[in-house]
Formats: sequence, C-alpha cells, structure tokens
Amino acid sequence: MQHLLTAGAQRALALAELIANNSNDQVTNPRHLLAALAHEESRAAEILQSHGIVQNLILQEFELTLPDSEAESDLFETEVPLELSQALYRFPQLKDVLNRALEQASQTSLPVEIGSEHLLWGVLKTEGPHTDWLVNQGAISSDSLAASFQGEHQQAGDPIDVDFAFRTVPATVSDQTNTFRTIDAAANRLREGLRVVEDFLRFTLDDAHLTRLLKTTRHQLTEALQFIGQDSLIASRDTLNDVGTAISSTSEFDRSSLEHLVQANLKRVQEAARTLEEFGKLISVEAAAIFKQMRYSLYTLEKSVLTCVSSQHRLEDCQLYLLATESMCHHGCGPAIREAVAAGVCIVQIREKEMSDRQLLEHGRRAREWTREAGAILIMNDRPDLAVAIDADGVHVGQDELPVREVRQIVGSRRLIGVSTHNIEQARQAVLDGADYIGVGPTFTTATKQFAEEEYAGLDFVKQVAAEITLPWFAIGGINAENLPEVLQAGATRVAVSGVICRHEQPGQITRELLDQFTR
Ligand SMILES: Cc1ncc(COP(=O)(O)OP(=O)(O)O)c(N)n1
Ligand SMILES: Cc1nc(C(=O)O)sc1CCOP(=O)(O)O
Ligand SMILES: [Mg+2]
Repeated sequence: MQHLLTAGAQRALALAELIANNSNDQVTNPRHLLAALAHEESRAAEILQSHGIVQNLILQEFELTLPDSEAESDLFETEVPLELSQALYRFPQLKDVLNRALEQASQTSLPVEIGSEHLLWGVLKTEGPHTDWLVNQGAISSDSLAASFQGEHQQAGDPIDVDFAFRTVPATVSDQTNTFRTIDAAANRLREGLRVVEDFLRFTLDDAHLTRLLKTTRHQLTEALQFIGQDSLIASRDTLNDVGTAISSTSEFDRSSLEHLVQANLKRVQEAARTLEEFGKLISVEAAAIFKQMRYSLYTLEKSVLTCVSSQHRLEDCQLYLLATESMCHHGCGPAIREAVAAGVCIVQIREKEMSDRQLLEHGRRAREWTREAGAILIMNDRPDLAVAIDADGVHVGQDELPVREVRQIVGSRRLIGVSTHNIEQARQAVLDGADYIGVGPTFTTATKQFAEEEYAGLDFVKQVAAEITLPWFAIGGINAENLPEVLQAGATRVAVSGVICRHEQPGQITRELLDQFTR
C-alpha cells in the first residue's frame, strides 16, 4: 500500500531537514519538524496559531534557525510525490512521528494522503521536550487536537483549507497489517533460503564468485526492506496465528542430494521474491523494483549454480583437452585424435579455420566416430550449426562469436557450450551467461594463434580464476610438458593444448607425458 504525503507535508519535512542542517544537527528530529510545521499556511500552522503558538516561539525555545530564503524557496519546487516509506528511510528519527501520522490519516473511512495536520498529530504523540512545552505553552496536545480530526470540519461538511487529498484505492488498517505480515513472512523465507544456498556455495561448491552474487542479493533484500520499514514488519508479525507455520509438506523433507537440496531452496527464494515483489507494490514502488531485480538475479544464480554442478559431473575426469587442426598434425588429424584419446585425452575440439563447410561436415563426422569409439567428448569450434549436424557433444565460442544465449537456441540444452575468456570479468560473465566450461588464456606465447603482446593474460589470470571460479575451466595457450607444472602450480586442474600434441611425432606418447604430471 502506498501512502503519499501531501505537498504541504513534504515541504514541512524538507524544511525540517534544512532547519536541522542550519542548526548543525545531524538528523532531523520532531522539534525541527514542529518548527517547520508552524512555518507555512498549512492546516498544521493554522492549528498551532489557534493555540497561540507561532514559529518564532518554537525557534527561540529550541534554539533553531531558519535557512536563508533562497534555500527555502527551493522547497516549493518539489514536484515528485514523496511516499511514506521513502520518508521513513530519509528521516529515521521521525519514524514514530510518521507512523503516528499514518495511523491518524487511516482513521477516516476513505484513505487519505498524509497531510501536515497528521504530521502535527505525530509530533504531539511522540514524547519529548517539545510535547511538554506545547502543553504548557498553548495547552495543545494530541487529545485536544483529536477534535480537529473527528467531527468538526467533517460533520460541517466544510472543507477548510487542509492539505487532505483523497485517494481512490480502498485501504483498511487490517489490509495494511496483512500486507506487512505477508511481506515479513516472505522476507524471512527468503532470508532462510538464501542462507541455505550460501552455505552450499561456500562449503560444498566453494565458489567465491557465486557466493558474492548471493551476498548482493542479501544486501538487496535489506535495501528493499528499508523502503518498507522494518518496524512495520515486526509490528505486524503474528507467528502464533500464522497458519503457514503449522503446515509442512512432505516435499519439504524430500531431499535426495545436495543438488536437489540447493535447487529446492533456490526455488523457494524465487517464490518468496515474487511474493515480496507483488505485495511490495502495495507499500513501495522502490521496494517492489528491488524485489524484481532480486528475482532475476536469483534465476541467474540458479542457472549458474546448477550448470556448475552438472558440468563438474560431466567433466569430472577431464584434465586434458585437445584442439585438433588437420594442417598442424604430422599424419593428419585422424591418427593424432585416435592416439590422444587412447592415451587419455577425454575431450577433443575440431578447430579448422581453412575448411569449407562441406569438408568440415565430413571431417566432423569422422571425428565423431573416432571419439565415440573411445568414449571421448567431441566439441566443434565456432560453429553451433555444425555441432548439431555432426552430433557433437558441444561447441566452443570466442568472445566475438555468438553469445551463449543464442548458441543455446541452436544446440539445445544438453550440448556443452564452452566460452573463451581472457580476463576475470569475462570469466565471471561467462559463468552468469550459462557457459558449461570456459577457456582461460592465453597463458604463454603460442604459434597456434596470433595474439598481440598485451593480450597475453599469463599465469596471473590462471591464479585469479583458480581463486574464485568453480565452473570447469581449462588453462590454454602455449602449454607444453615443460611449463605445465607452473600452470598446475597456479591452480589449474584442467588444461587445453593444441600444438604440443598435434605437432608431435608421437601424439600418444606426449599425451601420456602430459597426463602423468597431473598425478604427481
Ligand atoms: C578450450 C578453448 N579455449 C579457447 C579457445 C579459443 O577460442 P576463440 O577465442 O574463439 O578462438 P579460435 O579458437 O576460434 O581461434 C578455444 N578454441 N578452445
Ligand atoms: C586457440 C587458442 N585460444 C587461446 C585463448 O587463449 O583463447 S590460446 C589458443 C592456442 C592454443 O594452442 P597451443 O596449445 O598450441 O598454444
Ligand atoms: Mg572462435
């Protein structure tokens, strides 16, 4: 439910803020607001004057000063309607005043915007030196003010100059309470679900990148709830009477694996975010917008977490990846691929830049046979369409080629999509885009592909990825039997090579030498 403040009430709050600043006070308090309410020709000022209380008296009593006239005239420029939740956020020390003002504004049969007279009511209802002083000074208290709201002007049908503005949305106090209760319950569900997912990311997956993404979601929740008002949520909480707490579905206890558990909790937090978004719309548009963003982040997180888990299974024993190019091999690709997979390479990429589509199709079909016989994974470089045509297990794309989302449309959900990355931002993004594995390089100088000097990402990039990414990744670029120990030392557990195997007289033998190093 949104509660707008009338223009007069907004001006009073803004002026109170200026008075606080001018008086070197850190935060705006009820005395600043009282001085502001007495200032302009609003209903509140009228009421105060009718009790003999004028602005100068307040300023003197509480040693406050007004801002200069230029700053003050800026207040009349305010055009954007201010919502109660925003005011609560902006004026934390006026929280009680604003909540009291809302209570009073909600007393009428039709909901009203919160006007200056409601703020005055809130000021009078909030204990402090100002309430005692007001009683002594002009015998004005919340009780004496009650009449102004209850009968007088409404019964007379005399629309005296108040800044009421009637709204057409029906609202009852009980509707409000129920909305807050719903939001409170959904926020708790979301928080609990996020905690389960976070523990999985930290202790099972041990993924710093995804853990950070989850933390951002947690901060978004806190930020959005500030627009709603924590106090309203706690005030509306009624756990004993919440029928939901007594219901537990059997599916709640049906968790067959860690993967299932994390997926169930990711679904739970998405549902909670949707509830927050929908009910949040009734309280604050800002909060609802943040809840919506959260929901999308949670979809991305779900996709990334599940892809990560499933790719780790699919590429579990894949330490060495061969990029095979016909022209680089001594006796053609066939012997190189067959020998390499027999020696333990478990993933092969067809990387041909010179072949026509027809040649590539034929070559790809042969490679499919060689790899299938050996139980190895086959990836097509650059061409999602040909990956499908030869029934490859996946496709590899670079930063300038089709994005993952488009490639997925072509290759379907089961085929692997690999993405080349050359810096940590690209690596993080590839994880969020739904890549099944990433290439991380170039690590060392290579004769296989041309890179400018500044394009070499080196071992530092390998170390960065090792520190935060658990989606399977392959260090690549100039890796050979001599420098492989350094790459493994930097944190790589998987490596992709081309020249070192393709250009070798005995591809099987060098494959074994490379693989031996993983077990040392
Ligand atoms: C495993 C792996 N990593 C990186 C690449 C490089 O791909 P890309 O940047 O698209 O360059 P080309 O190989 O297409 O020249 C790769 N192919 N495989
Ligand atoms: C094709 C390719 N892509 C790279 C990248 O960093 O994206 S490095 C590279 C060359 C890999 O071959 P070799 O093992 O012979 O150096
Ligand atoms: Mg490419």
